Amino acid sequence: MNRIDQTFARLRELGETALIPFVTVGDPDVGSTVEIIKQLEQSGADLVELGVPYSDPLADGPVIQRASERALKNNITMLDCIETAAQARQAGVQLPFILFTYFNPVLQFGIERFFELIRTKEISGLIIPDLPIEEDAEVRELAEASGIYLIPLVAPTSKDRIKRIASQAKGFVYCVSSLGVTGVRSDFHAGIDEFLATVREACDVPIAVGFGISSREHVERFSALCDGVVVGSAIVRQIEDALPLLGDGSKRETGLGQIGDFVKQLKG
Ligand SMILES: O=P(O)(O)OC[C@@H](O)[C@@H](O)c1c[nH]c2ccccc12
Repeated sequence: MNRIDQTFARLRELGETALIPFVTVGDPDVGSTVEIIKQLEQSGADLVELGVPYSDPLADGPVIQRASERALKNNITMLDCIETAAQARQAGVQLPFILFTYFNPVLQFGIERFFELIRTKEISGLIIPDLPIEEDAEVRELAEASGIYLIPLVAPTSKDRIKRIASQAKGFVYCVSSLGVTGVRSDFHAGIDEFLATVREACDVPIAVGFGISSREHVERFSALCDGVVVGSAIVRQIEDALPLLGDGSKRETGLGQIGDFVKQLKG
């Protein structure tokens, strides 16, 4: 059974909502990312999205764009990102790893070669936000053959595509809470509750909501409607604020602790 299924089944038993952080791999470096993933797990994260930095992150707001720039400055490669999952598992992290990448880096790496690699490196799920269901046949086939869940995104504008997307979904469906790019926001799409209810209705798999979630109140608000919440920018911002500490050996634990405290209060 895929770790993603196991995790959602366990949380359903406990009546808990999955907390799914997103972090950019290599921000500020691979070693720090492994430490941060360990801290996320210790602080209550249930799954983790490992973002492959990309030079043209069209759906990302400024916080994640800056994280990508920092990681790319360190020449982080797709290989590094995939190895990070294996290193975190070797370090004892049990979380399901969801590799998050735009499609271009996969194309550049070579689709076949990409799946040959990730199938052996502890990756349980894959999110490619700019690969619509209408064009994902080859990737979907390779993912299924690799036992890796291709997790689709649906947005409030997805309307009549929701049923089709939901019917093929594995792992969970990622519901984008608002139009526009990632980033902390105080309000969500006007019809968000109806949208989530529609997706819930169409899905046999769990649903998680992301975009703009940054507080315990947000998590509670969506816990009634979803099985999981994704938090990216707010956590990446904590990493950004902790960079000076993460870069100073004697203060590294303090920096990791700061990130952990933020995540703990989200989990509640
Ligand atoms: O950053 P936010 O607003 O918390 O949203 C999650 C988001 O970061 C993460 O899931 C993500 C990062 N880049 C993306 C691009 C498209 C969709 C989703 C994403």
